[in-house]
Amino acid sequence: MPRFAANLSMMFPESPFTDRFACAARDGFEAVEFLFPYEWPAAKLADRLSEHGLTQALFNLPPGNWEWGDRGLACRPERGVEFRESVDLALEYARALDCPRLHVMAGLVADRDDREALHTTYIENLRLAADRAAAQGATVLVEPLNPHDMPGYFLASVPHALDVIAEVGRPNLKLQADIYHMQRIQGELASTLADHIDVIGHVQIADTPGRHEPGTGEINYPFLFATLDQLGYDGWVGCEYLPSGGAGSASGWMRDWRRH
Ligand SMILES: O=C(O)C(=O)[C@H](O)CO
Ligand SMILES: [Mg+2]
Repeated sequence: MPRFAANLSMMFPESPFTDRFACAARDGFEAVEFLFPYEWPAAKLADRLSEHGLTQALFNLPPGNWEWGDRGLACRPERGVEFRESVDLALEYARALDCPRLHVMAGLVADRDDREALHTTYIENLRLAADRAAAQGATVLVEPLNPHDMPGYFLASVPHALDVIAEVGRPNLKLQADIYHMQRIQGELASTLADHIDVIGHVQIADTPGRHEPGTGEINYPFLFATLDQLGYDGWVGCEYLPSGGAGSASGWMRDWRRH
């Protein structure tokens, strides 16, 4: 049975962020993940983890200026200094939270951009991030995001992510397999998990349409959880969804599913 981590950026929206650790523990989660921890002191978040006996499974590098439209920096040639600073800051938080996984967001591409230059920058930046992360035993992840939710995102398909991982050539660079995005990009869920289980370093889930909890849409999650078990996946499965309604909908499906 997969081990689930609560994504505190999306789950428990009725509670302030730093109270969501308690919500996750109350609902039976042993781990949490979130997008960006940087507006809170790392020590405060580390206290929340230990107070509730939780493991930090994953978080993201700083994405640049989200309000101004940045969605990551890694492919942007003109943002090199900021990217390197973002790696160091994320690694500092990772040490404080004892977190071994960091998602590096690629960034957006515009029509006028020189794609070749973005590609070269992306590869160099991922090598740098992976090498700095390796020094503290951490893994760096790349995640294809679907073009409906994230138009213009540089890394928009699983084959592109696999090519990048191969070209970067670092053992601690892995695929973040977000099943919700994979469904909206391409489908072929079980076969993609099976074909690439060796490079999958983290899994995330949500159903579609709506990006809500499993059981609310078209994805057969019981089948995919059994597939992950059969493949021997023993990492975390991040619950990165917006509960469809009310506090109970955040994790009620998980309790029901565990009873069977
Ligand atoms: O959107 C997602 O699925 C993610 O996991 C990213 O970390 C944030 O865009
Ligand atoms: Mg995701």
